[in-house]
Amino acid sequence: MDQLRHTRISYGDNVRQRVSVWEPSSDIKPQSGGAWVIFIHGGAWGDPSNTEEDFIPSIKHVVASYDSLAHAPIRGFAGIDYRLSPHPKHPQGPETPASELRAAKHPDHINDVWSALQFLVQEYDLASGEYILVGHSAGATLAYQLCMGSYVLDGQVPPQSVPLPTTIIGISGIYDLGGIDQRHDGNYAGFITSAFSSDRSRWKIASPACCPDDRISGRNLPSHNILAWSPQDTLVDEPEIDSMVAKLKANGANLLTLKDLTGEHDHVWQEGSQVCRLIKLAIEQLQESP
Ligand SMILES: N[C@@H](CC(=O)c1ccccc1NC=O)C(=O)O
Repeated sequence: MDQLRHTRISYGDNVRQRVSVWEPSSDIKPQSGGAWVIFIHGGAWGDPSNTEEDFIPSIKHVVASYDSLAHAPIRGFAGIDYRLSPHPKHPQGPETPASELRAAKHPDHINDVWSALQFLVQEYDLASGEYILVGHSAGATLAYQLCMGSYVLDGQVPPQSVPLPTTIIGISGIYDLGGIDQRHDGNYAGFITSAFSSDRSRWKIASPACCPDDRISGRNLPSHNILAWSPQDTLVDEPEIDSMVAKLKANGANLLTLKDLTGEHDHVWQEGSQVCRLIKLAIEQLQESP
């Protein structure tokens, strides 16, 4: 990490409305035209122990895979944090200042992701080049919700200055809220309700795999999509990735599906080497066909 300079910046009043940016330090002259690599963490929209720093183990592996960042087609890394919904195991008392409240309800989370990207466009020139968006679990849901535009923002229009990513890497993602809850005997309804209300028609609208085809058609999708999942994941099951594969295929997306990750749900980002492999794959794809 000594080749990187870390800056943490707020894009809103809540403590969770922040992004971390890791840029090559000033003595490194990165190649021009490199991509930003941006991460959205998971945690079921409410686990306060997940933050944008969940990206750090993966960043370390990516940096270590190059002799020097000067030779890497990477402009920098960023991690997006966003307002969280209430979590039963982490109650907050009435004395909690508004800036620390975890009281977000959909579409607050996805609105925050748009705001964070807008901030990166303004301050880091994100729109001038390519960017790879990596989402883990609920972070993968959020990544694909970007492709759904106003449909998933209760009709609000997303900021037009923000381009969609060139590549989305969805890791162990949740793509069909009703489906995953049903297959887990209703045990996921607690966190889904906390984030999306008890109105199941809102769950469906928020689910990328259930998105009407005219909302997620080819032109609203990234040029490259990589969906990955580990058969040892005990929290997110195989039908989840299958539902998104089907949705993307039906809409003519350029898609690579990898079901060969290993280890538990959170092991994948905690350890980082597999996320690194996916990022390097995405970079290779961009070099072959931007
Ligand atoms: N760590 C979370 C659980 C969690 O993150 C999760 C649980 C089931 C399925 C997906 C999950 N995370 C997705 O972002 C918690 O303790 O509430």
